[in-house]
Amino acid sequence: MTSLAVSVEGLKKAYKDHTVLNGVNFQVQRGSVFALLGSNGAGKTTAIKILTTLIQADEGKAEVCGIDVAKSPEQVREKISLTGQNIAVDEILTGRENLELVAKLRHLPDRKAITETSLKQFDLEEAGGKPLSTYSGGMKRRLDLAMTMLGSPELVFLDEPSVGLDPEARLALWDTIRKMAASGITIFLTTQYLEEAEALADQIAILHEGKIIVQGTLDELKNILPAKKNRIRRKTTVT
Ligand SMILES: Nc1ncnc2c1ncn2[C@@H]1O[C@H](COP(=O)(O)OP(=O)(O)OP(=O)(O)O)[C@@H](O)[C@H]1O
Repeated sequence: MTSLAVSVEGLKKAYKDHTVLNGVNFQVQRGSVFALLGSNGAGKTTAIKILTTLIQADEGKAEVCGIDVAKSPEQVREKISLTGQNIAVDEILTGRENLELVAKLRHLPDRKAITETSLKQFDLEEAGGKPLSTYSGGMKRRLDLAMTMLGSPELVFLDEPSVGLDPEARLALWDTIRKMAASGITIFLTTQYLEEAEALADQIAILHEGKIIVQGTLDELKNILPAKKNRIRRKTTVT
């Protein structure tokens, strides 16, 4: 088994004549938290869509858990889970019902037991019986993550997980993501905020003008790109 959860080489993607990814290379180690950092429209979601088999790259090679995403998309889908920018929960159902529904769709055994464990893990035990229309944004996002984790994926993609959350809910979400990471799962997240990457990630890659301009730990990034890092920090103050 390869030690890499993701390997990307020479990835290119254009929408008509708009080139978004122009030869992207990076690697993600299994069991790590990886942050793809980039400004609005940098191509983060496009990269995630390719890796999660929702769209195809024009050129280059991408492997997830050692499997080629273009050649064997079904096999890749069995290994991964994705939480998009829009929270994918049903407002009419309760938290518990949402989880049970996802467990059913994924053909998981012992659905009731799995649902209860999940509610507990994501600190939603009390709220589990209430309809989602009564949940805060942070609670909905936690439920979204709980749904993502059902079925024990090897690799979880979180596309800008803290979008739309207030600072307090964002900190709570970071704690939840840290707990997910502590379980040994690989987490691939995208963010516009250096603070978020700094708070969560073992490795950070910066996507800029279609390429990864640098990849490393936060300390490595500070050494390599002090001026650029400061610029990014100013631009990405969390509001
Ligand atoms: N289906 C599409 N057709 C045409 N252009 C697209 C399509 N999807 C994305 N784009 C464009 O490609 C560029 C990259 O978009 P993408 O969503 O990947 O960026 P992002 O880094 O995730 O941005 P954000 O942080 O705003 O979500 C943007 O200019 C966007 O408008």
